[in-house]
Amino acid sequence: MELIEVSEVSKEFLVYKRKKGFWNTLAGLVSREYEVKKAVNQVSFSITKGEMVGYVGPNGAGKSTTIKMLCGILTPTSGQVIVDGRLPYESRKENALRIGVVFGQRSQLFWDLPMGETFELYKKMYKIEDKRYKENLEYFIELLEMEEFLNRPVRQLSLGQKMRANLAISMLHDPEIVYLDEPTIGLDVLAKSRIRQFLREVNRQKKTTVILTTHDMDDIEQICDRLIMIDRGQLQFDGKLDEFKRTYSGGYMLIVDFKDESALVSDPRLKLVKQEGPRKHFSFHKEDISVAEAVSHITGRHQIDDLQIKEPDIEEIIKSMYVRQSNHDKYDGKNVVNLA
Ligand SMILES: Nc1ncnc2c1ncn2[C@@H]1O[C@H](COP(=O)(O)OP(=O)(O)OP(=O)(O)O)[C@@H](O)[C@H]1O
Repeated sequence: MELIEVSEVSKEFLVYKRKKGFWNTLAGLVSREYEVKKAVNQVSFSITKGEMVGYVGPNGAGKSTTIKMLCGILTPTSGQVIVDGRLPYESRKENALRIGVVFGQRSQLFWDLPMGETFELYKKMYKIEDKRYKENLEYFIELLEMEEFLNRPVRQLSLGQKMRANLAISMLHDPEIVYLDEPTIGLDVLAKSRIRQFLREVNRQKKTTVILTTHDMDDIEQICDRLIMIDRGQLQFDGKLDEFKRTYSGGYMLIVDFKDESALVSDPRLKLVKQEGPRKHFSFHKEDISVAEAVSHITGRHQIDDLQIKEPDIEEIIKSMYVRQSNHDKYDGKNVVNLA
């Protein structure tokens, strides 16, 4: 059985319709008009135990609303969400004991308490038995390198240290699923890499299911095997990361600095997409021509100064999809958010 099943789920909010102008504002104080905002629209997907899934989409796409329904904070307007055999919004307490949640912008820490005492507090809250608590704490302290700041009050910790502590707290009770919202936001490269490594390791050791919403595509590339993309409340893609790249990318990029600026490459599998003096950019698909063949085609026929290969970049693909969508919206004259 799937661990998470989301079937044709929609979530609508009633929002107050603001009108421009003084008299309209005044009239609004007496009788308010509302409109329906569809934050999530007929979304279906299922997730198996142990999967690491990136849940992405532009601002306002409906990611947080979906996660809140999975956590049981919100009830769907229609459709059904089943997490570990339960309706999360009907059994919030049981669900809470089986999940861990980290919001990059919000902390679960107490400002004046040292980290060590904060862990103790969560042990009591989650009623974690001594043995498991000790084992998990030792494991997380080592994996997240928290020893040096364990006795310092939270207000003295850096953003990266606080995020590591938040992650440890969310996993102290061995949750089946962790929901992470922007877990690496604002962190430096080293701190990001530590957190990504930690998540991969815990997933490997404990088979924890990870659902990650992020705008950082390196998070997705380095943590997730699967990508679910949502836009304006609707599912746009659900599949393996490789498949996503294959389907949407313009392929690999071969960037060559020719000695002779007028050099001509005749192979139709190498498509010239950009030229800057002696530097030419060719796109190609690995299915048509292998990287080795593409390189030897160039080097066997031309004198070159330099050559670089760029793999399909998920960030570029997603960025161009967002831009395409928003241009389409402008063209259609539609609002970015679907209104019922
Ligand atoms: N409680 C609410 N009342 C009214 N509208 C809401 C509410 N919560 C969310 N929305 C609207 O629903 C849409 C989806 O919001 P949601 O927070 O799920 O997006 P998101 O994908 O998480 O965006 P972001 O990346 O900016 O966090 C947005 O248009 C938002 O304004």
